[in-house]
Amino acid sequence: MPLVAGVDSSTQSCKIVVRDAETGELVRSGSAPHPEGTEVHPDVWWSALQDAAAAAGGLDDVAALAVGGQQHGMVCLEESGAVVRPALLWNDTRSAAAAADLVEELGRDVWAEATGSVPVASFTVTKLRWLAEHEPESAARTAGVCLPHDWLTWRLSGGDAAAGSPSGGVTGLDALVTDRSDASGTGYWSPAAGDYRPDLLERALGRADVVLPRVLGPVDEAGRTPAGALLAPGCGDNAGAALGLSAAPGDVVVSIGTSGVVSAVVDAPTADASGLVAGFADATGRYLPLACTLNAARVLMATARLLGVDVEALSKLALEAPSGVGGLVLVPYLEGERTPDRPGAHGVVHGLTLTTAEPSYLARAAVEGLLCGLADGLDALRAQGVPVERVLLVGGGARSEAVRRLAPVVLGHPVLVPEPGEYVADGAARQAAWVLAGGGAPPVWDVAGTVAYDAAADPAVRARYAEVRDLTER
Ligand SMILES: Nc1ncnc2c1ncn2[C@@H]1O[C@H](COP(=O)(O)OP(=O)(O)O)[C@@H](O)[C@H]1O
Ligand SMILES: O=C(CO)[C@@H](O)[C@H](O)COP(=O)(O)O
Repeated sequence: MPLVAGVDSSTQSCKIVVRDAETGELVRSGSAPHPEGTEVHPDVWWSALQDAAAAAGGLDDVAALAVGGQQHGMVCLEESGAVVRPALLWNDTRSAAAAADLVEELGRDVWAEATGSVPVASFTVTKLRWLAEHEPESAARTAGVCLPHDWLTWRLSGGDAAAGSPSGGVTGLDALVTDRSDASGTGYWSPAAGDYRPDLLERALGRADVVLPRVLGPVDEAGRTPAGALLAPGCGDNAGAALGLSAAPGDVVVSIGTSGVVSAVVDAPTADASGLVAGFADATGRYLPLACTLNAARVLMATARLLGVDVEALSKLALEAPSGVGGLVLVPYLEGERTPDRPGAHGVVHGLTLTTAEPSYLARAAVEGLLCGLADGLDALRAQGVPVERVLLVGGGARSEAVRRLAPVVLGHPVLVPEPGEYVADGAARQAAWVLAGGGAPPVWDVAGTVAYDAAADPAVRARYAEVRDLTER
């Protein structure tokens, strides 16, 4: 029984699972934190990966591994492989004006047609435009551009970012690889055509003569580690979660991590010119339309902090207040917002009265506000023709009982909550097992202990939220 490992290098931490390649049984796991901030040097991800691997008992005995990671982050590399500047993450909104310019220049329809998505500040293409405009010297030194999971896969294959180190030449920039799912979040790769769009790269950066990672198919080999383990292509974290959950058409995955994501695996590419749904690719050769908010689990953390409690107590408080919270609404745009595209927005609490000025009311307003943003995402997916049969709730925020119990009320659909786990890392491990075994489909692994939550929908919650949401600035 060979072992495989899956890595989730996410916004807040690096998580690793080691599983039996055939049965999927969890053998060991470990994690290590990432620092706060929306600008992070990739070396930090590398050392967190080492720490997480050590916490998981090491990776020496795994036959194959794959890296799933936070999407979109701009990693610029010099010719030598050295990192040009700290990476700008998906939740860094400094490129909002660049995004608006790029959309203005070509039009929403052209972007949607070309890449499946209308770029917002999260997308790599807008970060490259920002770099060209604000740090031309860094832009000029950039010889290659990749994403967080690409960079970690490259490091695992012996790619050495320490310029001038004796091992620096083991694998150069031309050894960079990525996969369809993460390439589809760059803004310069077409999921429908399966090709890069150098014209869009050039439009953003001012030149197209940079090395981009080779885009691998779902079961292509990405190389080997120096210890001999097979490397699978890896994937963006949302495609990883879909694979870890064995999501099939009809399943919608709602993930409440740092980001709030509503996504689904479908057979044909989407192109939503409204920009609400990003038309990404998945990790199995299909597609992954996705609506993503900047504000999710940390809204609960921030509200708990305001109330001087922890997230468990916040959950208990939220369940003490009535549905709709007497008109108290919390619009959770604490980091600006991406869906809807309001990068300059702030969070808003609206509807304070002597009755609603209660800790339990604020707690429930936070949970309802977070879920209303996701319900808007679910509607946007439906509008793209995505079938909604099962809704699966995952991510750190899905550990909250209040989130689980209020989700059906706000989403207007029952939810299934799989046993708390690391589904992105599981998806990466499953991909590694697939590449190891070969064949037309990933190995069948069970998803353990799913619990169903159902409750009557309360459409008034969303109606009141929509009134206040539309008072927020862009
Ligand atoms: N019981 C809980 N209730 C609410 N939030 C929780 C709970 N447990 C963990 N979280 C939150 O989940 C988040 C981490 O979720 P995760 O899916 O690992 O995020 P990411 O993948 O973006 O790093 C943290 O913000 C943490 O506070
Ligand atoms: O930007 C997106 C998807 O488009 C985010 O989903 C990031 O991929 C970060 O994910 P988490 O760290 O929240 O899992």
